[in-house]
Amino acid sequence: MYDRLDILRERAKSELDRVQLEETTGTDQSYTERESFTDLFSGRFSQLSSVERGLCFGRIDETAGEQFHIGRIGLFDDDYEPILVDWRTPVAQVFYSATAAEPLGVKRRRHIRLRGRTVVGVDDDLLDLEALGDGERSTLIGEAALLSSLTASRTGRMNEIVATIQSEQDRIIRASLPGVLVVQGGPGTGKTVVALHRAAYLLYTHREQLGRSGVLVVGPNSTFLRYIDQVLPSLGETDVVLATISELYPGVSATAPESAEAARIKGDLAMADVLAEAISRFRVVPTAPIKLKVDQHELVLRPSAIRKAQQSALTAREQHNRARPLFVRRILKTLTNQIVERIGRQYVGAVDIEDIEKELSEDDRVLELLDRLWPELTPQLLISVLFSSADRLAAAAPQLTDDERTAVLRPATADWAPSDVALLDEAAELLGETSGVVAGRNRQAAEEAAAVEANREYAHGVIDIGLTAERIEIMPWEIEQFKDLIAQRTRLIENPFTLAERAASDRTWVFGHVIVDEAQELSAMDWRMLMRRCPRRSMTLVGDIAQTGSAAGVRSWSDLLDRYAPRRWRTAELTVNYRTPAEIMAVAANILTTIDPTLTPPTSVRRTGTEPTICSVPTDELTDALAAAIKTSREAIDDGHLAVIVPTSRYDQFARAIPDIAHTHDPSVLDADVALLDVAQSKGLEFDAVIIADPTTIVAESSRGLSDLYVATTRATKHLTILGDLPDVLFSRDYDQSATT
Ligand SMILES: Nc1ncnc2c1ncn2[C@@H]1O[C@H](COP(=O)(O)OP(=O)(O)OP(=O)(O)O)[C@@H](O)[C@H]1O
Repeated sequence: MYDRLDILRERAKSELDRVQLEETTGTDQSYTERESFTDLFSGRFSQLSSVERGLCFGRIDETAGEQFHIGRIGLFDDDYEPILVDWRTPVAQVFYSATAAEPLGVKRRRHIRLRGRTVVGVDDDLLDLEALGDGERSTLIGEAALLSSLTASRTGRMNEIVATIQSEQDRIIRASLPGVLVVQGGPGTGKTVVALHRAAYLLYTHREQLGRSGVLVVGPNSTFLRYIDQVLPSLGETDVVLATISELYPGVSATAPESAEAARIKGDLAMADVLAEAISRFRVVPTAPIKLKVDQHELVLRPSAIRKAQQSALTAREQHNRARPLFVRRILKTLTNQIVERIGRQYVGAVDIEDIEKELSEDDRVLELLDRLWPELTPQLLISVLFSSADRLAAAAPQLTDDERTAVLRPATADWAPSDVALLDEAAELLGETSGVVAGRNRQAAEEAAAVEANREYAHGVIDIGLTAERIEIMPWEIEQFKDLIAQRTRLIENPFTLAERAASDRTWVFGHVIVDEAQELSAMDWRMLMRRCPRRSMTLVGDIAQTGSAAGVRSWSDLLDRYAPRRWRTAELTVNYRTPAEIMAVAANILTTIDPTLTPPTSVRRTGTEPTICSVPTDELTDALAAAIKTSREAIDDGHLAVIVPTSRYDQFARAIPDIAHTHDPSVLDADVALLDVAQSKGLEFDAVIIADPTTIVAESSRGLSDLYVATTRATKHLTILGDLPDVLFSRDYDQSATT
């Protein structure tokens, strides 16, 4: 297989060299052509290079006698016989789903472990042994391979798991594309990693459909996105937009902190009505007639005429900005009529009427009046005016209490907070584009259409030259893939931006599939926005209600989905915890029972033999105790990664107290061996060792404080230490107390 990989790489490399050295005819076109082939071959070369590590990881021996190998890509020999089968193909599925109880025609499943290009181990699951006992039948798939990957040191980046996907996970990865799939599972059950493999699987299986519309993956914060950002590229997928909710309104970076109370209020669905009401209050009907002098004419606009013009504009178009030109035209007509009457209708022809109307439409006093009666609004202007004006807010949101309104009021110049994003998006929907944006877009569309026309001819030439004139050596079985690459490149020529870039910069982009991680954290307004990005409702939502930290977050999947995807959603559950060892999970399970006695913690897949250290430390000794714990933990995990998780409200204090560990809210914090994180930042991440400082404040500082402590407790793969004033939940436990100091 590696020989074959070398040959293919060599071919791609020599094609690349040839294209780069080739004389061009000197025209712009020939340079662009050379560039496109360079991209093509370097893309193929880097794809072939990216699968070097662990190229093949499995073998299936069928009862019927066939045998095939499973790997990260598909490979064929010169006679088109398969040498290696891609893990995403239907044929490969049995590798993940066959069990002793249900062998699916598989006699033996072999896990192959490589170091470099050398096989260093094989584990066989014999699946047709009648003699296996019931207990043995439910063994994990590839136990040795799985355990060796679970106990390896963490790197600050998540790894792909193609070699050891478990059957309950595989069912989710390969679930069908339509509808909403909710994956509920406790901490460490692989929700994130499964969701990412599902993205790779869907893009491979539905390339036609998803290649054009793209996949959006929404994560809880930028540190988390950094943690997962290499999984999809390592699976060969790049056309995926990774974003946090804060980044979903193009041009706005919404990272300003805000109170949990403000986020809760602004995340409530009632905000949609508040915004609609606020917008309607910008359309003014005066109580008295307005007098206006244009040239020598005294004109009068009566409230009834203004109200009528408003109503008729709004019946035709609902969006505020899009309806405005109709209102403007009605008012101009009313004023024009008055002038015509004054002059005497018999003296005025159709052309004169048009001239009068045009003059009126350019008159400063008329323009100023129209702006007063019906101003054009941008989403940014609306939101900043609404939340900085107590009067406007009181008028638009009478259902809020005085305290609630005070909680969301802020200066007009305040930076955007994450909960503003869904409000901006809602406002954009209600307002429609302003006339300036529409004109700009029309201009741009005309320019693009001309450029596309010019390039189309060229692109056809490139394909013809490449494929029919045999300028490239290409195997018949490579043709489809090659066409894809050409097509991709052609699209690039027509539009210099990648699909991911275009999708990320377009608020109205409709994605083929949307994956939401830590889905329990999103507010009702966030969901409203996300559903607009995916009208087909092809979505995968992964989350754990017990880990909900946000007061605006989800409390029940059915409440959410019966509204947006009635009868089109289903749930799947993950029950095995691959991250947290049993000893640590016992502490977490106690917290979970306190949150809700009906919830069941996931079962840990392994024990480490090391009990967590839970130590009551007086406040004035905490810094010293932390320094000592950092030293002990680091010794225990060799070169692994350690996180110190602290209450959000005391983050800066701890950063000053232990300055020599990395402390920043920037994703680069993951590069450090020892990182200081607050609870929200630690969501979804994992470390070899975790030290939690001041758990009592973590519990007390938010209405979902116990869930936050549960999240923090379940981040470690090997070592957990908890120091500080201990809340009751850490005392009243039924786990082994012998290791507790
Ligand atoms: N089949 C598997 N093979 C190897 N490793 C696995 C497998 N499933 C999960 N893991 C590992 O278990 C760890 C936890 O997975 P992941 O972060 O996806 O869990 P999660 O359910 O999203 O957790 P949380 O809700 O706590 O954030 C990761 O290191 C992941 O790589």
